[in-house]
Amino acid sequence: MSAPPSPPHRAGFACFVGRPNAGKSTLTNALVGTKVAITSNRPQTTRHTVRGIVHREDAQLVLVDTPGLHKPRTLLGERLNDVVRSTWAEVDVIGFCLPADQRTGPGDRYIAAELAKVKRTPKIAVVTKTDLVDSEALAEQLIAVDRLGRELGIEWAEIVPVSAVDGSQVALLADLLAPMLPESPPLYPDGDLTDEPEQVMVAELIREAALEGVRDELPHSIAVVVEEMLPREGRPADRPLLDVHANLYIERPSQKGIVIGPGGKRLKEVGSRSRTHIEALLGTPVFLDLHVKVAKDWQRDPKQLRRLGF
Ligand SMILES: Nc1nc2c(ncn2[C@@H]2O[C@H](COP(=O)(O)OP(=O)(O)OP(=O)(O)O)[C@@H](O)[C@H]2O)c(=O)[nH]1
Repeated sequence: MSAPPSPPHRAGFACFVGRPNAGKSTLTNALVGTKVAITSNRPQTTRHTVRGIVHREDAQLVLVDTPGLHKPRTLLGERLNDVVRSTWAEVDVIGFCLPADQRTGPGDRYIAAELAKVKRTPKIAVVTKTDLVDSEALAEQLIAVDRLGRELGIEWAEIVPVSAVDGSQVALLADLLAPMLPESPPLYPDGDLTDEPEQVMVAELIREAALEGVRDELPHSIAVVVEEMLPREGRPADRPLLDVHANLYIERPSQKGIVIGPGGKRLKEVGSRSRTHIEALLGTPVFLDLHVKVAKDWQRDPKQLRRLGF
């Protein structure tokens, strides 16, 4: 008797959505595990940052990032929402993350209502942080999520409780996502890294550090462009140093104070925090040269937006 044919290889894209703090990043890291193949991508159709790639025998799951969905007030706000919607239409499956330890609220409902408009893409509801609640509270949350789907006309392909912290059901989630991808050979080589995407990742790490604690004051008013990344010349082979030059753009001179802080204290912290992350990402010591520049009304100017990658 011959061996049964092995199932076809599958590969495709998924994104996690959910309100801030829903646990999307932590879940992504838990799924990707130690095999972090950070790359950003401009292949195929997507302009979206690749957060991580799950390489399996039977499937390759590419987790892409979307900016948060916001009530648009500026051109950038609109563009970002367009990016979100086009991502949702392009990916093979969407995971809607809702924390187990918080009641579903208006923030979840707003995202869910937008999700409901994207008919074709299958949606999985992921109830995150299950380690924080007892089984009774978890059961209630699962029922609430099911109800939310019904009310808004979303048919959840699955409702999966997970904990990224204790790892419970993370493998199950991957098992559920894999068969939802189309038949395809792997889209990325295992562990691929290229230059340009590294710069995008580095810019994103700086932006995240710069936004920390001032997200409310500067919701979308920060953009980061990495101008150059070069190995420092004349260093001994065992003590390399990478010079990273980046500009942090803000919209108005008045925002400078917020970003830089008294006596430059905050900018220093942003620099050292993002440097730690960049070093972890690239595996090399880094010298980070960070400048704050005002790109006047860049959110409203299509030319500037393009330059900044939107
Ligand atoms: N106990 C517990 N905490 C978790 C779990 N997943 C995430 N967290 C915590 O919840 C907080 C938010 O998690 P993130 O993964 O950053 O959430 P996010 O949805 O990516 O947040 P944004 O980037 O703001 O959109 C962090 O403090 C995490 O440590 C989990 O499974 N269990």
